[in-house]
Amino acid sequence: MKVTIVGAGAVGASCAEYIAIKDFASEIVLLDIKEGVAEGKAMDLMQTATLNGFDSKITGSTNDYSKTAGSDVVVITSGIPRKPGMTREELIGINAGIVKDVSSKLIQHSPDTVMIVVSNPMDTMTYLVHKTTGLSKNKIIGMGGALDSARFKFRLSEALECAASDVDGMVIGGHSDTGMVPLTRMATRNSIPVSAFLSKERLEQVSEDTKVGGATLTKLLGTSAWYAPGAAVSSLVHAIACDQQKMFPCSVLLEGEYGLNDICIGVPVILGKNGIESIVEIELNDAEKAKIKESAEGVKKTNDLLKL
Ligand SMILES: NC(=O)c1ccc[n+]([C@@H]2O[C@H](COP(=O)([O-])OP(=O)(O)OC[C@H]3O[C@@H](n4cnc5c(N)ncnc54)[C@H](O)[C@@H]3O)[C@@H](O)[C@H]2O)c1
Ligand SMILES: O=C(O)C[C@H](O)C(=O)O
Repeated sequence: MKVTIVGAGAVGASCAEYIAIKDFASEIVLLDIKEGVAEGKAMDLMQTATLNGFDSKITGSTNDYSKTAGSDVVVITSGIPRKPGMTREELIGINAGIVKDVSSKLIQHSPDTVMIVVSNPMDTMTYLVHKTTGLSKNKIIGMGGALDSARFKFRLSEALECAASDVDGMVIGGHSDTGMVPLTRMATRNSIPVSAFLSKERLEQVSEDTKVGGATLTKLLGTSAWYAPGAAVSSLVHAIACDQQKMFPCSVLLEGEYGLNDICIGVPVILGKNGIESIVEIELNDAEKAKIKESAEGVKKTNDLLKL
């Protein structure tokens, strides 16, 4: 199993570290445009191998895509992150050009790869990859919902004053400050609906805190987050590499599912060796359907800014 990560910045390096620690990939290639950075981070990570007990081989490359040849999974984290006060959508001007260029170079060397898009605005970047690479739709996956769901579960565990591992829940919709749809109605603590423990108002607060999870961290850090994003990406790569048939909300091309067409947005999917094995259509109530529709309208507005 060979995994390439383009962008050896905060998220790319964190993702490489988690993949290495999980020890399921034989080879991890980090590639960056900045001279020496990917090589340096790869060497630094390799020097943790004996400490962390992994056998994955990590190498770095400054913009030499021949080193990425034959990758089973590629991850795109190249691009600029937002600064406090910005939205993810404001990154489109710079990141669209980077994602288009990087994805086309990756495909030249790994035509059958599964591509995971992380760069923001992620749903629109995933749509751009669909429009420009010719990869089949099961092989293009946008990462956002896995991270947003992890943040949702964290916020729920805070509210419930319980261990995070007690909590289950999912966030669907666009990966944006206003477009996320945390499914509070379906969230549980050990199979008991969280509404049995938390008031409507407290659940509303959890939902709002989840939606601005990325913005909250950006304000604290001065740039966007990387540990949970890196861990979330590594979970998707793991599910594909080990054919786990595991469910995650991911941004995928919809063709009628959830009443939506020609858009990439977060919905539950099953991940396995073919990338997206299937899209899971869950029964939403009227309020949830309205939220998804509104979220999709927001994503479409951003997609319209693409020069396709
Ligand atoms: N989808 C998500 O859930 C999620 C989560 C976190 C961050 N992000 C996004 O991921 C992106 C990266 O964030 P970060 O914090 O790692 O930023 P960063 O600045 O730390 O790293 C980005 C890296 O990309 C490299 N790069 C830029 N153009 C390149 C190119 N053409 N080819 C190869 N490498 C190139 C840069 O040199 C840099 O090292 C941002 O767009 C951010 O908004 C998305
Ligand atoms: O918030 C950001 O801009 C980065 C990322 O999308 C996140 O949710 O952490």
